[in-house]
Amino acid sequence: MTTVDLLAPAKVNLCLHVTGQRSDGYHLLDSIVMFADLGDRIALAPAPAMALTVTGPRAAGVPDDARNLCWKAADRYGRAVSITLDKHLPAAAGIGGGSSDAAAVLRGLERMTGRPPAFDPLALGADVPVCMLGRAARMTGIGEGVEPLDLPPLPAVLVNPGIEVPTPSVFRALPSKHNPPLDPIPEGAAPGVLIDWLATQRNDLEPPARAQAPVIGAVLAALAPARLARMSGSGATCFGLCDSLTDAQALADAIQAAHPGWWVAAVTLS
Ligand SMILES: C[C@@](CO)(OP(=O)(O)O)[C@H](O)COP(=O)(O)OP(=O)(O)OC[C@H]1O[C@@H](n2ccc(N)nc2=O)[C@H](O)[C@@H]1O
Ligand SMILES: Nc1ncnc2c1ncn2[C@@H]1O[C@H](COP(=O)(O)OP(=O)(O)O)[C@@H](O)[C@H]1O
Repeated sequence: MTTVDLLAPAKVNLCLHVTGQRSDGYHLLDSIVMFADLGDRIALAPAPAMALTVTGPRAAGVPDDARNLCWKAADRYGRAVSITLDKHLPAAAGIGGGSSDAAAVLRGLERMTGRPPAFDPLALGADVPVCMLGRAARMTGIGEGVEPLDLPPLPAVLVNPGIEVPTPSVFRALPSKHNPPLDPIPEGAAPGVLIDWLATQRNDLEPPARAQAPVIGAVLAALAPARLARMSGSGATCFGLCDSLTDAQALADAIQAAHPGWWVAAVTLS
């Protein structure tokens, strides 16, 4: 076994329709997911026993024991390993930090051993299968349906106001659990066409998340100069899609200057 380093990219739900609910309470989703060129960094090294060190600017409050999804992923895979998680993404933020970390650990272990996981990654969390793919995809079912999509790279600004929004309470507060699925997706279209189409789709979790964290309204207002501003996942992180990375960086700089306490990043989604 050799040592491996991986990026665990931020996951962004460009739209997210809740189309039903299973008898076990999990919700059926129809969502377009893309990944940023920014995320947590994970280093894996062979070790006689499981070990986890959490470092980086967003390490505060992230568990560094068996509660961490990185640890759970390696444990489930059945391989003791030393993990360094360099945390850059805000936690409980709707950008899949924990899920992307878990998926990166599984991909890293597969690279180290040549053996894919012998269990269903969905068992670690509904977002883990799409994070295993790590590129633009349509996510269906509770997260087990993952179908790659041909979408253009999109410059974007990500903004998190520093409020943790717990996913279960947002799902619980949904007024309707049976909403229409996505309209036919314009695969292969130019960015402008995709953005115009996204403007006609929804994130059904946005109204209940805004009711619990009204600051999400202020984040969307700050992102208003973008071509389209929406919330990702169950919040509170929002994204604004821009025409260029230069535009995205300028908007990110302006938002950061006005809100020094917010987490702001200019990225490219793909
Ligand atoms: C909402 C989404 C959209 O991509 O993203 P986040 O806001 O978490 O980033 C995901 O479906 C979250 O995925 P993940 O965070 O892995 O979920 P899990 O750990 O499996 O579930 C956390 C809780 O969310 C609810 N849940 C999650 C997924 C789903 N399809 N239906 C649900 O009802 C359940 O209450 C569950 O107990
Ligand atoms: N590797 C990890 N990174 C961040 N949070 C983690 C991790 N492992 C477990 N957690 C726990 O999972 C919770 C949800 O975090 P996260 O996966 O970032 O949220 P979300 O699903 O909203 O994107 C956090 O409150 C944290 O306690």
